[in-house]
Amino acid sequence: MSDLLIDTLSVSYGRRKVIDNLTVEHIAEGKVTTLLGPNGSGKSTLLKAMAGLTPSVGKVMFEGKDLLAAHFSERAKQVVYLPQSLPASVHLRAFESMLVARKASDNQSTEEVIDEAMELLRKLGIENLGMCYLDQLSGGQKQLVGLAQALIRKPKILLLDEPLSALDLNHQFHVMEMIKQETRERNIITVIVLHDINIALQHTDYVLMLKNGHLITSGIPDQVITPEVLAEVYGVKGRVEHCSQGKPHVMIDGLVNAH
Ligand SMILES: Nc1ncnc2c1ncn2[C@@H]1O[C@H](COP(=O)(O)OP(=O)(O)OP(=O)(O)O)[C@@H](O)[C@H]1O
Repeated sequence: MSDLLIDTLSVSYGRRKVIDNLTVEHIAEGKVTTLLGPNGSGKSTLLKAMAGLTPSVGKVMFEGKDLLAAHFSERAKQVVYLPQSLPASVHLRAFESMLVARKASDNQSTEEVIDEAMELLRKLGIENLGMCYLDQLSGGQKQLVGLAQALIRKPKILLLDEPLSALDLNHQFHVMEMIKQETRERNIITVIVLHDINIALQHTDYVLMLKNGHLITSGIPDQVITPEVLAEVYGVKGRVEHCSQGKPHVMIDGLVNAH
């Protein structure tokens, strides 16, 4: 088993502690773990700290080693972080940008990488975008190419910060199913920041609920996402209903402190 352990991790910006002594005992491989929490609760900061992209105190243990103590180049072979902001609008074709992303991380032959890039574009349903320039793509198309760039690097730990934010309903569903499938097939650790609690309920395996830099609760989505937790973390009056197919769905009726 190569689960991930976050051990007493803290991150501060100046004198302000944004992640406060946070421990997560295991983030499982082959599963999609969602990081949920209100705006400003520290989700992006936590992902960046796990990728070693922002200074932190504490450990992130993987395969018996502290990832944060590893050299940047070693860590970059294992961990890929896809930021919230869309990929830079460089004048490079989407397909070329994938080859560059992959070539930066290993020396596989160009033919093999080309085959893998084609396959990933096909799985994402964007083969038609391969020859398009990044700076001519829409926001959602750029987001899909960003995901293709992340996946082609074959990380053992995939950290995705709001990868659905620019996607339509069809692509949100398709991408979540693909992320789940790739996570299972590659047996990797995927941690994904989401705001849509229903997507977390329906598509992901485990939830970490953050508030003010603290882990409030964690577990299987339909055990963690309860009216009590929704009130405590988001300040909303929520109900968990089950549809005719038995799937849970959150409905929000109002705000806890509404007058
Ligand atoms: N570079 C920075 N310098 C100073 N403060 C920062 C910086 N980045 C984030 N913060 C602050 O840290 C806190 C956590 O921010 P973070 O982006 O991690 O939250 P988040 O949970 O991802 O929020 P959102 O859901 O709105 O994206 C916020 O109060 C934010 O203002």
